[in-house]
Amino acid sequence: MNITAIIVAAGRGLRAGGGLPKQFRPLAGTPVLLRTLAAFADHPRIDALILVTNPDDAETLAALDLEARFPGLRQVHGGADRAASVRAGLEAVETAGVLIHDAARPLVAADLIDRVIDALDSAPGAAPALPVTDALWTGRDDLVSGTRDRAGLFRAQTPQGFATAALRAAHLARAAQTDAPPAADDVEVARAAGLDVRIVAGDETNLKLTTGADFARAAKLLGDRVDIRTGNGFDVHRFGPGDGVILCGVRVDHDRALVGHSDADVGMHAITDAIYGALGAGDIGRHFPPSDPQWRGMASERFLDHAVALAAERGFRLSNADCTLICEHPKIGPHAAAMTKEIARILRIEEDRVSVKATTSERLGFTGREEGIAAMATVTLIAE
Ligand SMILES: Nc1ccn([C@@H]2O[C@H](COP(=O)(O)OP(=O)(O)OP(=O)(O)O)[C@@H](O)[C@H]2O)c(=O)n1
Ligand SMILES: C[C@](O)(CO)[C@H](O)COP(=O)(O)O
Repeated sequence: MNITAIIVAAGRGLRAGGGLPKQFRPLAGTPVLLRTLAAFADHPRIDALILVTNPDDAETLAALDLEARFPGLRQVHGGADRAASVRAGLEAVETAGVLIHDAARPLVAADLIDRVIDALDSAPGAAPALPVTDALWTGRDDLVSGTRDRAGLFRAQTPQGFATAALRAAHLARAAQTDAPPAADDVEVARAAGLDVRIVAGDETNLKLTTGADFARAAKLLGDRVDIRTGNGFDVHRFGPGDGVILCGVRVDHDRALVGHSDADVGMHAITDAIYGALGAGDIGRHFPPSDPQWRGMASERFLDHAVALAAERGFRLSNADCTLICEHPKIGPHAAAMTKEIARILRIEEDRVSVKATTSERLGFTGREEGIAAMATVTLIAE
């Protein structure tokens, strides 16, 4: 069955506050609505995507450039309450199956969407929910006035999936009942029309952003889920007069030295730049300008140490580092273990998370002519 996802985003988000309707507010740097749309646009079983919007949000929506980000996305204007917005979305659906999802649930996972679609094979409606696990009370004037049995109670989530024609008919029937109270969701509308709705496992991370505090909870969940970053670094230093080089913190005897403003440790510079790269924090020259005399002859450990501290300050830990030195001489093999140990010490990670290796360039290019040494590095950072 082909499936259209309708994302309802016409609400005002009054309980969340914050000026802008909540679906446009940033969550970990990205507007909520973009996250929600991406979850469905990227899902292989969603054939069409419809966004229900509020005419008052035209300017904010234009700034998001949705046409370019989500080719094929259709937009319709919603109504005064959620059910009216869903009805407007349903009018534009051309597929046999439809999922209705709150724009305010940006952390919906692909496997939850799968569960809802799978359940539509055996029922005209399907929706995710979580069993209530807390005790339930009634209360009045700050006093508990009674208790309720929680057996058989669920907390409803979206996306809620249906056979399109059946849900459309159910919504039209409900709208025709002028005395009916507003429906909380599409399951209520469908059930009122006699449709069976199968419950599938919901997900605690699929929370609805309702109050301001929900944004902090969602940001934390998002960080736990996705913030893994890689960065790469590349550096070159030329040879000059001298009797040894410093590579990845280890002095190696040689018939020349590397020339640089600092100690010219090309390997350590590449690793340092890889960390800055993963953080989106520029490069070594931005933090330690070569024009500044205080860094003359400085041990490069100082730079790497700064990058590691910056990563920690921004909530990241280093997972691993991989550095390749490119030179004909000196030979790196005999020193690789000592270099690995030194880098692991400065990065404060286990040695088996660090790799220092070397290659020649087959006597080609500036490294092949032994005019200098090049180094490249990759690091991975993980949000804590
Ligand atoms: N007239 C409406 C009202 C709500 N929604 C959407 O329905 C979803 C769930 O509703 P809710 O969390 O209640 O959002 P708001 O109505 O925006 O919030 P509030 O009640 O705090 O104003 C949201 O994605 C919201 O944008 C909608 O499309 N049209
Ligand atoms: C549809 C819904 O998300 C199901 O949990 C919810 O009912 C809509 O939000 P509201 O806070 O009840 O308006």
